[in-house]
Amino acid sequence: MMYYFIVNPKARSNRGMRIWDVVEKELKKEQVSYEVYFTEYPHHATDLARVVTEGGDYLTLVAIGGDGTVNEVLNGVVRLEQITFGYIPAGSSNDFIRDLHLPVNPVEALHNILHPKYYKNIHLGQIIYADTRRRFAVSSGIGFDAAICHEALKSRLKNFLNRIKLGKLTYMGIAFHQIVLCKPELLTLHIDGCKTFQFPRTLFLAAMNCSYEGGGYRFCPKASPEREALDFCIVHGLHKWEVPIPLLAAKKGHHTRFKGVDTLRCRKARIHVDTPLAVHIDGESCGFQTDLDIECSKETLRIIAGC
Ligand SMILES: Nc1ncnc2c1ncn2[C@@H]1O[C@H](COP(=O)(O)OP(=O)(O)OP(=O)(O)O)[C@@H](O)[C@H]1O
Repeated sequence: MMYYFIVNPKARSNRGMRIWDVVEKELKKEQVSYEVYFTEYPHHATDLARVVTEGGDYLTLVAIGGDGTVNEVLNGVVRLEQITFGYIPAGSSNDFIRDLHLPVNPVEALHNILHPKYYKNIHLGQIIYADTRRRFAVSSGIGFDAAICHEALKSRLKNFLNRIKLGKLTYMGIAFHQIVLCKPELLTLHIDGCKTFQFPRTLFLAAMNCSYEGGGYRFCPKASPEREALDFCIVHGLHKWEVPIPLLAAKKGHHTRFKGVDTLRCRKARIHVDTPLAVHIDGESCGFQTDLDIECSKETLRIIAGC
């Protein structure tokens, strides 16, 4: 059996390549047939996944990188049903692995792929904005959480914290900076074509396929990628000084008890804000938008899960 690997050598401030070296040694030891492709620039993983899958053959495709690499690979896959997806985490936050119980250790993660015991069929999210349609595996968001992702993508703090093995603190550090900068907006949410809600002074809306984002913040504790629905968390109407309290509580998923935090579940949603706000999918930037459609895909992805 042939395995196809797409590796982001730059993930977690260049640790991706070191993780590949470890993985490659094991592949050789186990005499596995494989092809490997390395990303050379942002979004290259999407082009590589398209090239690997455009023949239409059924194959096992493995991503090595962070949540952003998972996102870029899945956006290049021509038909989701033609692949079995394996993932070896090499990012700074790795939120995708949490609900799927995947090993963090690269050798264990590889053995889990080569000798799979459990598979899951998961749904992906989709976002549509300005004539662009993109899949997401973990979450999408508009407002404050997306502004944090935008800043993290160019952050020197992230590189520094990754070097001293404290990369998970990146998002927390940047969050405090973004609380100062953020400008809450009235957000209109229309769900499943039937209900409309208005949230004054919205800090952010997160649309979650998995329960964690931002390096372990459990914004939608009941979200599951196996369900054909997305969970939403909307934080609104708070003074800036009140914001850190529910944010810190979100580490354990306890923030939903606080005033100004609403959650709901739906299959599709239309979102509008008057002023363009930062948007992200799986931590990758989708620029600044006023109108978004977000939905849960009907198609499923077969993924090699952990136990
Ligand atoms: N060769 C490359 N050079 C520069 N950037 C790259 C390259 N390959 C991929 N990228 C970019 O690296 C970024 C980060 O990748 P990824 O999300 O996988 O790792 P991470 O940020 O360390 O992890 P996490 O998302 O879990 O915090 C993505 O925006 C991707 O487009």
